[in-house]
Amino acid sequence: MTTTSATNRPSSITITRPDDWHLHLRDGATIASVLPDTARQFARAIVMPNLKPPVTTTAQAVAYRDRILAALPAGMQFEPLMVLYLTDNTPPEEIQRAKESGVVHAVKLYPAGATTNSDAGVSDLAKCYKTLEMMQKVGMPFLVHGEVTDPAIDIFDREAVFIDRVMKPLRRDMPELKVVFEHITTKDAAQYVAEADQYVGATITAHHLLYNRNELFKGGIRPHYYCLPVLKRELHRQALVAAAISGSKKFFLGTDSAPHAKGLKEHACGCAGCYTALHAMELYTQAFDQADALDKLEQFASFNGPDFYNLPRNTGTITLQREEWQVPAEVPMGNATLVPLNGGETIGWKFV
Ligand SMILES: NC(=O)N[C@@H](CC(=O)O)C(=O)O
Ligand SMILES: [Zn+2]
Ligand SMILES: [Zn+2]
Repeated sequence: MTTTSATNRPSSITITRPDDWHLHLRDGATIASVLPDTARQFARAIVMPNLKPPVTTTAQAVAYRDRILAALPAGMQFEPLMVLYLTDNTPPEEIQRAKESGVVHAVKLYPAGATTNSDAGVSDLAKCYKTLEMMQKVGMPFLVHGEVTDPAIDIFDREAVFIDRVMKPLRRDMPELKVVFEHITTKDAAQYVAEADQYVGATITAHHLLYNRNELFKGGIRPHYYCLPVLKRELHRQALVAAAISGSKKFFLGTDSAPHAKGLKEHACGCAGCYTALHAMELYTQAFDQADALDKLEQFASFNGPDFYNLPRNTGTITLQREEWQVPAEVPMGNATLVPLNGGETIGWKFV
């Protein structure tokens, strides 16, 4: 990492090219609208499989990867890392095929009903044990949307309860399965991951580092700040920042950039997900800068992820400058419009 500064507040930062370890690119015309935003900043991304219908087989993952690469503008370099969507019926042989393909890098748990396009997800992890054993055997990471779906559990407690009800039994039964606790949002999850062994890691989004749940209700209800797991109290945000800047190898960057058309966000029953691919590194840099920890950004954004996934670190670099600019209020998405997080607002770092 290099920084340039006139004072002790650096005016720019250069780090090894980062990767995004949790990304939604969707399908069809949307891919071409959102992919350049990610490919400009990141060398690779773990591409989430919650399409309609979901990406449940290696053959579907290979075809989806081809559609992504076909939408990549000429001259841009980007490698999509594919993920299978686990169902109650995913056979262990599918894991072997995925491993042999060389393009599938993980399998994702969506507890049925937990989030966007999770209806085909897992009803009970006990049904998947043969498949999980195969993943453990071949070294295929298991990415988890870590929230219980029990309607009796308060929405703000669903992640913490997931640790006791799902994570602990899973880790007890499958101790050498690599698990990534995706988009953690609580002090409880940060602490659980920090204290776990080397088989457990976690992604953290920029918006969960920057905002607490007050943001959802500032001056009125603000649907563009609604995502799952939902933003939590300030004490949780502070715990996530502490984890990200701690120097621990277990925490890495995953934007969870999740595009939904404007009309479906600004709606009586609005979709969950924040679009941050447009200005992802700017937001992370802002979060680390606010914590006076710019020197920890490169490890979090560019080293910990590839190390966990046993992939090489990237070789190029990117630079961000301390400079104010206005995030566009809207951008096109296929035939629809997309409102980025912070749309119309001024932010203090700019990708060069
Ligand atoms: N994070 C979200 O709020 N939404 C994601 C799904 C997910 O990652 O849970 C989406 O696909 O829209
Ligand atoms: Zn999720
Ligand atoms: Zn996601």
